[in-house]
Amino acid sequence: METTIVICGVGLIGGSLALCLKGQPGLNVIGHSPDASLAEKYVRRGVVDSATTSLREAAEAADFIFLCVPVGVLDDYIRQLSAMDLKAGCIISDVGSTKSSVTDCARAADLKPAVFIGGHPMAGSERSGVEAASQHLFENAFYVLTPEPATPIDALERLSALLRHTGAKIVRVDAGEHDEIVAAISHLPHLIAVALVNQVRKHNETNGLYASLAAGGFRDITRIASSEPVVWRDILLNNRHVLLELIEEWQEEMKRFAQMLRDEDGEGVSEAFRTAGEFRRQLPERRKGMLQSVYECYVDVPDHPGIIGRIATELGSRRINLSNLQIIESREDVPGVLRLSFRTQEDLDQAVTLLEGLNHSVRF
Ligand SMILES: NC(=O)C1=CN([C@@H]2O[C@H](COP(=O)(O)OP(=O)(O)OC[C@H]3O[C@@H](n4cnc5c(N)ncnc54)[C@H](O)[C@@H]3O)[C@@H](O)[C@H]2O)C=CC1
Ligand SMILES: O=C(O)C(=O)Cc1ccc(O)cc1
Repeated sequence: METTIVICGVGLIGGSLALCLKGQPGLNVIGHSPDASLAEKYVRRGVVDSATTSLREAAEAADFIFLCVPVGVLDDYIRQLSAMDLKAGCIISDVGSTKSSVTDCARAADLKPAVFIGGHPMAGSERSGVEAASQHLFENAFYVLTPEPATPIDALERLSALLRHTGAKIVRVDAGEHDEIVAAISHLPHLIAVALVNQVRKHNETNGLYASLAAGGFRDITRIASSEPVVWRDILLNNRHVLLELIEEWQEEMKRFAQMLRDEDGEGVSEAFRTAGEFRRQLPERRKGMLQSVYECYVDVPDHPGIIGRIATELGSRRINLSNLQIIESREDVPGVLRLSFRTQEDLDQAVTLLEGLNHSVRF
C-alpha cells in the first residue's frame, strides 16, 4: 500500500522535506498551494510527484500532512483540517520555528481521527522558496518533535520512522522549552542582525564608505539579516513574550558593556571575551545547528589570469565539493581574496591541505 504524504507550502523547508521523501519506495508526495502557478512550479521542478490547489482533496487522501507555511497561518490550516474527513491515523505535523501556539491550537481543535505532532527541523538558511530546497538540508541537523502526554506512541514512532529519510537526528522537546531555547539561539540573533544592518544602512546614507568597507566579517555575521521577511515577521511576533524578556536581558548586557567602556575597564572587556570564547569553544562543532555552520576559508590570490579557474579545477579533480566561490575585491583592479565555501568540515579540511600544499596562503 502506498503512503501518501501531503506537503502544504513547498518552499525552502517544505521543498527540502519533499526531496528527502520523493522517490523513496512506497511514498507518494503531493504538494499543496492555494496558488495554481506555484502548485504547477512544484511539479515542474520535480520536487513533488503531483500538486493541487485543493487542500481538501489532498488532505483527505493523506497518511501524513506536513504544514510548511509561515507560522502565522498554521492555526488557520489546523482549523481547516479539523473540518475535513481525514483518514484514521493520519499524522499532521508542521515545521514551524515556534511550537507552543500551534500545539495549543491543535489540542483545542478536534482533529480526530487524525493526530497532531509538532515538529521543527533545526536547519535552514536565509534563502527561501522552492528554488532553495535541498535534499541535504537536514542531514546531521536536529529535528525537534514536540509530542504531548496524550500523543499515541505508535503515531510518534511512525512519524520518527518517516523522518529518518531526512538524515536528521530526531529529538523530543517540550513545546514551551523549545520556544524559550530557540528564542535565545535563533530568534534574538536574527533580530540583532537586522538591527545591526539597519544601523550601518543609516550611517551609509551620509557616507557610502560604510558599505564599501563592510565586506568580509560584517557580511558574515549579518547573513541571517537577509532572511525571508514574512517568515521572520511571523516567528518574532509569535514568540514575542519570550523575546521581549530576552531583549531586556540584551539591553542590560549592552549597558554593562557601555559602563565598562565609560570606566575604561579593559579587564572587564577582556574578561567578557574570555568567558564568551570559552563557552563558544565548548559548542558542538560539526553538527549542523540552528545557525548554519559555515565551512569557509579565504585564499589570497595573486593577480594573474586563470588562477581562480585553476583553484576550482584542482579542488574538483580531487572530488572536493565547493558549495560556493566568491571573489572579494580588495581594490577595484585586483582580485585580492577568494572565499571558498564547502558543505562539510571534511571538504574544508581537505581543501586547506591541498591549497597550502600548492603554496597558497589560506585564512579563516
Ligand atoms: N527558513 C528556515 O531556515 C527555516 C524555516 N522554518 C519554518 O518553516 C516554515 C516555512 O519557512 P520557509 O520554507 O523558510 O519559507 P518559504 O518562504 O521558503 O516557504 C513558505 C511556503 O509557504 C507558502 N505560503 C506563504 N504564505 C502562505 C499563505 N498565507 N498561505 C498558504 N501558503 C503560504 C509559500 O508559497 C511557500 O511555499 C516556517 O514556518 C518557518 O518558521 C523551519 C526551519 C528553518
Ligand atoms: O540561516 C540560518 O543559519 C538559520 O538560522 C536557519 C534557521 C532558521 C529558522 C529556523 O527555525 C531554523 C533554522
